[in-house]
Amino acid sequence: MSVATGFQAGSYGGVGPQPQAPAVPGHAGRRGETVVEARGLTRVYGSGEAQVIALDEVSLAVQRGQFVAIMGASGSGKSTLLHCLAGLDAPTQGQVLIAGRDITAMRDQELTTLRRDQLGFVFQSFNLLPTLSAEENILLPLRLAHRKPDTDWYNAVVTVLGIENRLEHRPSELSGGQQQRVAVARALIGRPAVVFADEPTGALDTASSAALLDVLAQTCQTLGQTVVMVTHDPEAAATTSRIIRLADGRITQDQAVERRSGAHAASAPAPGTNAPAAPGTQAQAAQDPGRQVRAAASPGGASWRPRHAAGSL
Ligand SMILES: Nc1ncnc2c1ncn2[C@@H]1O[C@H](COP(=O)(O)OP(=O)(O)OP(=O)(O)O)[C@@H](O)[C@H]1O
Repeated sequence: MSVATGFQAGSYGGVGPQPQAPAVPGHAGRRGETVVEARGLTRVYGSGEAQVIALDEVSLAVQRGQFVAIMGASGSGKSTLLHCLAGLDAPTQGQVLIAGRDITAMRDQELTTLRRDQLGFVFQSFNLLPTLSAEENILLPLRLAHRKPDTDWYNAVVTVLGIENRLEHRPSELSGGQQQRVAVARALIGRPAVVFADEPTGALDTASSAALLDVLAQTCQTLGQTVVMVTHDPEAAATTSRIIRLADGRITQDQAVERRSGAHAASAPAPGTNAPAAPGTQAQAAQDPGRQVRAAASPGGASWRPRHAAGSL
């Protein structure tokens, strides 16, 4: 899919110029296709009296371009679900498919390669290498995979994240919010099928959290990225396009989030999910939460051009 969008970051709080109009040639895949699927996912820890059913036959499907929040009380199974979806933990029963490939049937080496090439990760702790610049941190996964960076994609990512003028800085010279945006850029740089984020705003102040969530939402809307995020924070979840709630290892609610003039409305469940949802609203809201992104092929999109020579790095 070739995307050329006008771009207007609603609550952008970054240092430097506001991101503008990234054009993303050749972004793989179509918006709306299923990129993550869980089928009857069960994860049991321990045995006998110590047995815990952390996940209990969870089924769901996440479509390309969705920004999904996984919520629920402590111990409800959020992290277990994220880890199973991301191939970091093996379910006791059931299947996980990433871009149509069953990762639960993969050998370790194949799974490691898939995680490296198809998945991005963002954690509460930024996990940046202190001796490398922001740019070197962002490009590190590609270097390790012996892949050449795609300059247009690199430019689009750093522009959306608003870190174009911090690329030469080391992590210690960046704010927490900027460091986390570098970590998000690193997660996005390999054009993963999906980014898994575990409490990505947990170490950030309120303003930095809002800015980071805003750019995560923008990456989904303007770059067609898919993000699945565990969060305790209802405000964070409200920035997403879909909220999945867990209780005792089961999905109890799965709602699309529609944002119109600052208001949110719940809607129907996404396809492939074994959960109830509020009736009477529109499923397509999961595809497009209607944030401040102007239509494709706007004059702003056409005028944007690469400014960084990542290919030469
Ligand atoms: N390695 C493990 N061994 C035994 N039990 C575990 C293990 N990991 C998780 N559990 C149990 O599985 C259940 C789900 O845990 P999980 O960490 O997925 O919940 P969570 O919703 O992410 O919680 P929190 O919000 O506190 O991080 C809990 O009862 C937890 O105690």
